[in-house]
This record gives sequence, C-alpha cells and structure tokens, in this order.
Amino acid sequence: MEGKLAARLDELLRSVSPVDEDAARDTQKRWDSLAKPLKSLGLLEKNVAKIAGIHGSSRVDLKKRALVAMCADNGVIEEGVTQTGSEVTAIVAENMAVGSTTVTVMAEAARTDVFPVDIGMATEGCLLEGVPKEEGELLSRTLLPRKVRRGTRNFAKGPAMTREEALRAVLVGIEIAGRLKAQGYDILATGEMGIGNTTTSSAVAAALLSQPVEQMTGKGAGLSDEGLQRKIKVIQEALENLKPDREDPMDILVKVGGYDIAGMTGLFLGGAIYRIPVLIDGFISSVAALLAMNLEPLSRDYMIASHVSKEPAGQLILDELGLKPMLCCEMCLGEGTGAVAALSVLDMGLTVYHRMATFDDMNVEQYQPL
Ligand SMILES: Cc1cc2ncn([C@H]3O[C@H](COP(=O)(O)O)[C@@H](O)[C@H]3O)c2cc1C
Ligand SMILES: O=C(O)c1cccnc1
Repeated sequence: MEGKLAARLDELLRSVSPVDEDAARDTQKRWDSLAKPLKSLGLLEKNVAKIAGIHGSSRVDLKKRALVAMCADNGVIEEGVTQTGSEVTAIVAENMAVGSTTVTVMAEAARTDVFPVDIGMATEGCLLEGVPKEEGELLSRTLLPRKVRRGTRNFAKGPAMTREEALRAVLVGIEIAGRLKAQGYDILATGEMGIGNTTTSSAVAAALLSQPVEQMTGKGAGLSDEGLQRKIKVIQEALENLKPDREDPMDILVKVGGYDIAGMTGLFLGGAIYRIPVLIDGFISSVAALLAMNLEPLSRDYMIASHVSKEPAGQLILDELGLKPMLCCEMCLGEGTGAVAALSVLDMGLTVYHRMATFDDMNVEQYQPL
C-alpha cells in the first residue's frame, strides 16, 4: 500500500508547473499605472501580482475563500509537554463547526468559509479507509471525517507514525485542495488544531534545518519555564534516538511530525498541483510549508506568508522559505487566525488594485524615479 501511495504522490507532484509570469507581470504593470508612488503598497502589490501568476490572469478575484483547519492529536503529550490534554483538541474542533472558536469568528469577519478536518484526532470514529468519500461538494462548518489514526504514537518511544500514514495524511490535504478548487474557491488559508503540535513542529524544524532544539522551541499554548525545559529535552532525546534523515523530509515527518502538519503539507502541495494560492498561518503551518517546499520546491511559488508567529522560530522558518509576512502582530494562536487576518489586508490591496484611478485617468504624466 505504501508503494501505491508514494507512487500517487509522485505522479501528482510531477504535474506541478511554474506560475504564469506574464499574468504576474501584467498585474504589476497595472499597479505601476496607479496614481500613487511606485511600489508603495509593498507586499500588497507583490502578493496580488503573485496571486495573478497562480490564477493565470491579471483580473484577480478573491471572492470565494476557504480556511482548512487540520485537527489531530499528538502522542508525545504523554511526556508533559503541554498545559492541556487532547480533550481540548476535540472541543475546539467541534466548536469550529459551531462557529465559536477564535478563527471562526475572525473568518466570519473576513467572509471566509471554514472547513475543519478530523485528520487524526484521538476521538472515537471511523478511520479514513472505512469512510466513503462524500459525493458532491464538501460542506463548510462540518467536521470532515479523514481520520488516519486516533492520534500519533508518542515519539519519545518510537516513530510518531508509519510512512503509509504520513502519505495518507499528505494525500488528504492534496485531495481537499483539489476539491475546494473545483468548488470555485479562489484562495485557501491553512489552519490547525492539535494539542502538542508546537512540540512536533519544533522537532520537525530542528531536524529539517539542523538547528539547536532550544532555538526552535517555545512555550506553545502556555507552559511554565520548567515545562519548556522538559519540552526541549523530550525533543532533543527523540532526535538523538530516532535520527530522522535530514535529506528525507518524509522521514522527518514520520518520526517526529503529526497528522495535522502532514495534512497542511498536502494543502500546500495541492495549491501547486491545482494552481490555487495557499496562505501560511503561524509557526505550525510554516513548518508544514517548509516540508512542502522540500518535497516540491515549486510549491513555494503558490504560498503566501501571512504573519510572523511570536514562537521563537517563527521568523527563521519564514526566512528559510524566503517569504515575507504581511503582518507582525505578536500572534501565536494557530487555528489559521493569522492567515485569515491577512486575507482582510489582501482585500484592501485588491480593492485599490481594481478601483483606484490611474495616471492616465487623471491626465497626469506617470513620473519616473529621478
Ligand atoms: C484552548 C486552546 C485553543 C487553541 N486554539 C489553538 N491552539 C493552539 O495551541 C496548540 C499548540 O500548542 P501546544 O503545543 O502548547 O499544545 C494548537 O492546538 C494550536 O492550534 C489552542 C490551544 C488551546 C489550549
Ligand atoms: O504560531 C503558531 O502557529 C502557534 C503558536 C503557539 C500556539 N499555537 C500556534
């Protein structure tokens, strides 16, 4: 089975092609024609042009947007690396359907549909193979059943997942990106919910970048100083014992990752496969983006960085991706909150792009820089 899944992923990745540079260039040309100082809306201009390149058209439209929140549990929480337990993952995931979590409230303000996905929560429920895929459209505000397993194994005791499970979770992300594109969505925002997923993210980041664990690790959703030291030690020991292969991103994901990270990696790859822009959220989401870039370098051209997480490695991961964030608000919440916040800023950029007067409209000569 693992071989079949790996072959399917390879086949999908082979279909990735570069963005449409002409559409991006035409879009920047329109920006340059607007009656304002050249390039003065900075990343708003660049990201609208980037989206044009991805959509293949300078008539950029972001009317339909979706936030996909990958929800999963992490066996490593047995080691006391979090303040709360996996019951909180379940409560917040359920509340994503009801509309009462932070991100769902923000998403409503940003006119964004929310698709929570159970990709590996510890709750009871059928596993992925046992559930027939929904016919027709995916429904927002409904917890999508895509459970790969009831939480990962504790990576302090052995690999978090099997390669087959990792591939399944990545393919779930790709499948969802493809279906939402087919449903007419113009952009995807990534989000997650999974107690313990800053531990897995720090472990993946340390392994992928060969960086010291203490520089990659923060307090997540809230830990004492003592708890943080324990978290660092658990990650250090796991990396020493499991020795994930730096040259094999899938091996890192298998040994110290999580199903939520794998699912988001799939969303980023799906963005490149189905040509739809995908917003990176905070630390956890950016680690998934980095895995995606390592699996398929072109996928980076389909990603947009929203904000810098307050977690210590937030900026470093974005630097590694070579992407600049639109916002710096000291947020460290996850769920997709930063990605949705950035959508509102992108909207403003897009309104200017479509509505603002050009130098021609005003019968004014376009000035040239002196
Ligand atoms: C009530 C609550 C709501 C959340 N919403 C997002 N997270 C965030 O915190 C978790 C990661 O932090 P750690 O690794 O320390 O567990 C993730 O679920 C992330 O989305 C939350 C955490 C809590 C407690
Ligand atoms: O930046 C994030 O994604 C983050 C940081 C801390 C807790 N949850 C999420």
